[in-house]
Amino acid sequence: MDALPHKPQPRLFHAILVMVLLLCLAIGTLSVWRTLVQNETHRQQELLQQEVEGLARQMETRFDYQTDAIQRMARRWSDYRRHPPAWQRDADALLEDFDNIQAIEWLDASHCIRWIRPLQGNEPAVEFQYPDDHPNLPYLQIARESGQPVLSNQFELVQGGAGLAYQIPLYRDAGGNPQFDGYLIAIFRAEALLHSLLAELPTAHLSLTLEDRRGTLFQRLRADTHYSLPPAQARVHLGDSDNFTLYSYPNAATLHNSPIPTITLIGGLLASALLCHALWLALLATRRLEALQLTNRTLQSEIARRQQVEQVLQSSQSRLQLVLDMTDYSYDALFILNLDPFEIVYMNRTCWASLGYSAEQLRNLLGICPDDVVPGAQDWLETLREQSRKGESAIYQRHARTRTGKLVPLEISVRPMKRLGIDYLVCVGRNNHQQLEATAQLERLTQIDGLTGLFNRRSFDAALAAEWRRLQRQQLPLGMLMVDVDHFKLYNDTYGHLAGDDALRSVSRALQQHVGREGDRVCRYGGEEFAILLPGADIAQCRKVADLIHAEVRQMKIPHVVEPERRLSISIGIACALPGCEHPPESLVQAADQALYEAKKAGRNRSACAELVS
Ligand SMILES: Nc1nc2c(ncn2[C@@H]2O[C@H](COP(=O)(O)OP(=O)(O)OP(=O)(O)O)[C@@H](O)[C@H]2O)c(=O)[nH]1
Repeated sequence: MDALPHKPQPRLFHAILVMVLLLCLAIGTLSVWRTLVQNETHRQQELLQQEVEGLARQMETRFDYQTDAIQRMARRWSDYRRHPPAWQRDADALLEDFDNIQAIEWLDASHCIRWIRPLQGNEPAVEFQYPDDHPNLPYLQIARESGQPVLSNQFELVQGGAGLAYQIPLYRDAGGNPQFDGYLIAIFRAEALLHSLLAELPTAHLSLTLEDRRGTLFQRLRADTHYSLPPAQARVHLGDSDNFTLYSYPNAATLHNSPIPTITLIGGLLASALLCHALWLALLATRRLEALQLTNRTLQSEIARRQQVEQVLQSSQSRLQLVLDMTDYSYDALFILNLDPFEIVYMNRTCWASLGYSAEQLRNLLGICPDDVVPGAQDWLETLREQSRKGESAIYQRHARTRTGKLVPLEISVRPMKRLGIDYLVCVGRNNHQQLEATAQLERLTQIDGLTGLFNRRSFDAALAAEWRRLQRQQLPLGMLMVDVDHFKLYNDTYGHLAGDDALRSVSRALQQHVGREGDRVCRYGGEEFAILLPGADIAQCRKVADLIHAEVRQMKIPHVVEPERRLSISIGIACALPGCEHPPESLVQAADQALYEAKKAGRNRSACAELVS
């Protein structure tokens, strides 16, 4: 598996970047500082060089001034030869002016010192004969051959110490021809010469050495001399000799430490540090800005997403509100229950308006005493909890009490529903008063005979079975009368079928006149036959009722062609039984039917009793 590409940490990367920049700036600043220092040193060396060269020129000028005086004496040599005291006077005067001259002497052509001034201090040189290896001999040779003054290198004086000899060839006038007559030599003490040359010149700040080919003539070095730096040097032409070199070594006085490089260095380093710090802050600010922008973008997208969700939510809410508003127009009472704990989550307008309450009133009432609104509500709620546990739908027939106290029948359809882990019951209640009425009416119609308005045969059968069971439990008798209109076929045939119907309705009314106790039931058994159930009536009571019915029919005086009374009459079969398991209910009917048969057989318009069913 390939390694994921490494993305450098921005903070570390920026830190390295800033450090590299800081390093580069520091190096650049140091480079500039070094260049400035070098330039400054170079400039100071140039200044030192100019100063040394100026000094060399001044030395040359001063030396020339002194040697000019000596040369003037040389030009008067012939006079001096004739009058030596003049030489002595002039020499002493010159020596008085130039105290750096050790001696002025005449060296004859055989290289013997003949005259010398002053004598004091130069005693060893009086009558001194130059040896053949004297170092000045080559210079003397050059001076003689060139006829020009020559300055020697330094040499060891017989008087002691080092000296320089300024040697001028002398010529004596001999009858118009100049004749070589030795040398006029001015012996300079090297150190005194340099001191006199440098006197009154601003050289105290300089570290100086003057050298010729034989070594150092003069040296004055300050303690703060920088020997590591190359010295400024200048050739010093003393007379015609260019053997002298003046060196000036840099020292603290000549190396003026300019503050500019240091200021530049410190300023540059500070500026670099500040620049890098500012860059670092800018990078941090950029990173923070990027982070802020990222956060902002995230927030924007989150806001957009939430707005979308909100729009969807609003749309859903408006749709939900539409649905809820629609439910307010429903004739059905819609409500949603949460049973644990009991709470009416929602109910539409029909719920409270149909009962005459406001929504708040109904909620409060249901919260305080639900049984006042829905009788038996507590028990019903237990039933609903059980239903909810099973997750089954069900339809209940309940009643709700209106504000005026009227009970309203409700058919309530209940369906469990689970949302977000919570069990709800969605209920739709409908006032089914009319439906119940219609059903009851239908039920009645199925039990009522259409012609007479009495219960029909089907109703009779049901009532017989029910009363049989009830009276069996109560151990009470059940009486029955089977009534049949006499010669009704003849009646129809005589008066018409419609008149027959009227007659049947009249007989029905007569039957009902005397059968009014609770549980008594008068039924049209079929055609012109009627059956009367008399729960709790014994045979005597049945007979009494039968007699009353006979009297009522007779009193109606419905005309009939049958002799002898020429009125419509009825026959009644009476039976009575104590219901028990050994006989079915039909046995009572059979007994009554048998009794009726007996009454017909006996001549009609009478009653007959069947044997009691044991
Ligand atoms: N008008 C009318 N006649 C009916 C109705 N139901 C049955 N009948 C008639 O009732 C008559 C019954 O006659 P039968 O069974 O022979 O008996 P009866 O003529 O009454 O003679 P007995 O019972 O022996 O006295 C028939 O002619 C039927 O048509 C009815 O609803 N309306």
